[in-house]
Amino acid sequence: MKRYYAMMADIAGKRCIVVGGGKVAERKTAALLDARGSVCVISPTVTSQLRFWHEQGVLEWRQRLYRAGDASKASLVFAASDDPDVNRQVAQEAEQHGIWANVANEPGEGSFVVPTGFRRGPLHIAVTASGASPHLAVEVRRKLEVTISEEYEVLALFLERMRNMLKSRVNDEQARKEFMRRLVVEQVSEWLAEGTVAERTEEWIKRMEEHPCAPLW
Ligand SMILES: C[C@@]1(CC(=O)O)C2=NC(=C\c3[nH]c(c(CCC(=O)O)c3CC(=O)O)Cc3[nH]c(c(CC(=O)O)c3CCC(=O)O)/C=C3\N/C(=C\2)[C@@H](CCC(=O)O)[C@]3(C)CC(=O)O)/[C@H]1CCC(=O)O
Ligand SMILES: NC(=O)c1ccc[n+]([C@@H]2O[C@H](COP(=O)([O-])OP(=O)(O)OC[C@H]3O[C@@H](n4cnc5c(N)ncnc54)[C@H](O)[C@@H]3O)[C@@H](O)[C@H]2O)c1
Repeated sequence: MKRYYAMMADIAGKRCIVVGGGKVAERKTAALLDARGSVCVISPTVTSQLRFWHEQGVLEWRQRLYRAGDASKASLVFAASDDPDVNRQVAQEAEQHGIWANVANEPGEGSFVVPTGFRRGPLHIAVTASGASPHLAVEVRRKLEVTISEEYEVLALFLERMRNMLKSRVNDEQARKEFMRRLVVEQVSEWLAEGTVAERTEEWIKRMEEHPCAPLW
């Protein structure tokens, strides 16, 4: 079993090659487009959704089989055809050019796997079972989706605002850290338990805006 390193990559505007045009290629493409990647699909056939995106000018589609050289210039490569030999060739070419490659049918042949996940605003939860069981990863994600409710988006945005306000108001870094820690550990968990996140966050922001010099706690 590989021991993967987790990270969140900014792929906006980066060239992403997807070889294959089936449902797996479509799912990978959807996530890439969501993160503003620049997608090129290489496949003789594509799903109706991929075709639609192509017609809308959202992605590039090369309607043909993979050819050597296709996986030599990109930031990320996805081998998602239903031909294991082709997928292996794609991954090997990417590897030779120092490009990150994902292999849909045989994860060990690629250099990264794609986690399942969901967003609550800036809070982005990603889950992987490192290829051991995609079903388990999805099951854990489903459980977390229930626990990490929609309110977390409001909270994440609120905490970001508070952090920025504090930065411009409080020079003492230690005091800022302690304030944010208490806010998250003491207040926020109470609001979540009470189901009062929307009201309380609004109150706090209002108080900070109206009384910038008032004691913080
Ligand atoms: C999370 C998600 C992200 C995404 O792909 O976007 C993802 N698979 C998802 C869906 C899904 N996967 C499969 C089915 C059909 C199920 C069925 O038919 O019952 C479905 C559902 C469907 O296709 O509808 C089966 C499957 N998956 C892999 C193989 C090949 C193999 O393992 O040998 C096989 C065939 C063998 C088998 O059936 O086991 C391989 C991989 N799949 C991974 C990710 C990577 C590591 C995940 C991890 O361990 O963390 C890894 C290793 C490589 C990679 O692709 O990066 C996405 C969930 C989206 C969501 O709902 O949130
Ligand atoms: N990683 C995952 O999450 C996951 C999930 C399910 C299945 N799989 C595996 O992923 C692969 C793809 O699954 P799918 O359901 O999307 O398959 P699919 O049969 O729906 O699509 C395969 C696509 O590959 C294209 N293709 C075939 N040969 C090609 C070539 N030489 N060059 C370019 N494109 C080519 C076909 O035209 C088609 O568009 C399968 O091997 C499957 O076992 C992976």
